[in-house]
Amino acid sequence: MIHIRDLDFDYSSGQRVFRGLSHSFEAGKLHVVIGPSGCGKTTLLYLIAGLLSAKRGGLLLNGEAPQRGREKTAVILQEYGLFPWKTVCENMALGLRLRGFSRTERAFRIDRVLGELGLGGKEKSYPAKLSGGEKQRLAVGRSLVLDPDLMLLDEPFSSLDAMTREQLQDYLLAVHRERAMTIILVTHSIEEAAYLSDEIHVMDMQGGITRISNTSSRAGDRKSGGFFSSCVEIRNTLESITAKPAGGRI
Ligand SMILES: Nc1ncnc2c1ncn2[C@@H]1O[C@H](COP(=O)(O)OP(=O)(O)OP(=O)(O)O)[C@@H](O)[C@H]1O
Repeated sequence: MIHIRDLDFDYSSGQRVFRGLSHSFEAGKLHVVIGPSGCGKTTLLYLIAGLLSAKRGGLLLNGEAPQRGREKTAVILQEYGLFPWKTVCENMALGLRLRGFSRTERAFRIDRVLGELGLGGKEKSYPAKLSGGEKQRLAVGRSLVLDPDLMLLDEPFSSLDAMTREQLQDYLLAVHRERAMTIILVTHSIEEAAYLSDEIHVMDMQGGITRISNTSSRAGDRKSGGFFSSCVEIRNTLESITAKPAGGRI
């Protein structure tokens, strides 16, 4: 469980992002964060990852302050963060090597995840020879081999074509079903939020968050009336928060 209490955050430039933010993310669920450009979605992910620290107030991850480089937190950014001079297999092995896993354990974990993500047969390929979707799967795979309990994804599918994006959304749902893991994904897509989420967190330009429990949409169904109702509910919430004057930011 992630608990945020009365949190203030400004960048050193003086850019104010959060004032008195209190919110929570329940463990084991797939959370989607959506909101207008510049409202603070990426900043929130970085605070949870321990890459930024609050100026005031608290953020607790399973009761502890987030640590930069926490072993069980996987952060996947838009630009993938792959090493171009290493093969698929070597990219996946790197984190395991750093943590001292034996060759046998590395091979076991990598094999499992390659299969899970449909990358079997690509072990010896270099990132430059992979499609955008394969690179993104490799980025996810590199985190999965470490068996994280928290996965943070910043617009992971935004640069992919529609069908590849849908395929990767399905991979992510399968991964979430398979493993006891909390996922927090930032997106600009209403449909992605409705399709993937257990809970949607709509962020406004004052740094406030409105929570929507996604009860009408069944994960994995893009054609149901429930999916359509969820899209409408998210859209209405986004419209109502963008109608508010952005008075909180300086
Ligand atoms: N390193 C930084 N230094 C100063 N200001 C920053 C920095 N990074 C982001 N900001 C500002 O902080 C605010 C929140 O930025 P953030 O990237 O978290 O928004 P976002 O909701 O993720 O935006 P987008 O949807 O466009 O990616 C914005 O006003 C942005 O310009």
